[in-house]
Amino acid sequence: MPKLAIVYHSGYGHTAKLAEAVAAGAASVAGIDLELLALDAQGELSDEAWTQLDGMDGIIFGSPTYMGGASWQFKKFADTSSRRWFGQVWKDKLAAGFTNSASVNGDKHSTLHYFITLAMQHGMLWVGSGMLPSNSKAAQRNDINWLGSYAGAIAQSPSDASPDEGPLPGDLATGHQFGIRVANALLRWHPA
Ligand SMILES: Cc1cc2nc3c(=O)[nH]c(=O)nc-3n(C[C@H](O)[C@H](O)[C@H](O)COP(=O)(O)O)c2cc1C
Repeated sequence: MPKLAIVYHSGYGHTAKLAEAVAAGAASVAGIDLELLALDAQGELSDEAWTQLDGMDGIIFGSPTYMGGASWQFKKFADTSSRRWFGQVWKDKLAAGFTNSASVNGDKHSTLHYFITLAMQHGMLWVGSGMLPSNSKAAQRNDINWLGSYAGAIAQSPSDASPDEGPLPGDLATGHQFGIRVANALLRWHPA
């Protein structure tokens, strides 16, 4: 059964909600073995989790957008992954990513773009959202992909929202769809 991991950081619990939505979407696809791996407050993963990552067929990266990029904890994880880069241990795994921040824009794309660069350095294969944006006059804030991202899944948590209130429901639904998208891509890449 193809193995998919979501590895993410969340400082205050909002990005964790998005990670859970992506995980629920991926887990709803039959034939996927899914692991949800959270970086701790120091950007650390257990040795066991690192070994699990090495055995994955796909890895989805997730981080809040802080100051226009991934959190330092995620960057620490990425820098530590250089030990895998030397031997191209993650080569040909599928890769994808998501981020969440307070502003509608908030420079989230910079975070996704960093994930893409990280994946390319590892020789991974990037899967985008595969979703058209909801951007007509009739569009509603909680439509799927109202934020209009192709590079990955993005979400907005208003700055005064608790993790129970943000990310907004449509963005969580978008994350769920995104999980389905990546899981199906993995099944095509690794037919059962
Ligand atoms: C240090 C820091 C930097 C931030 N920078 C941005 C930013 O560049 N753009 C933005 O829209 N929101 C920014 N925010 C808001 C967070 O992205 C937002 O609160 C997010 O929901 C936090 O996710 P988390 O609870 O998973 O940590 C920043 C928050 C912090 C604490």
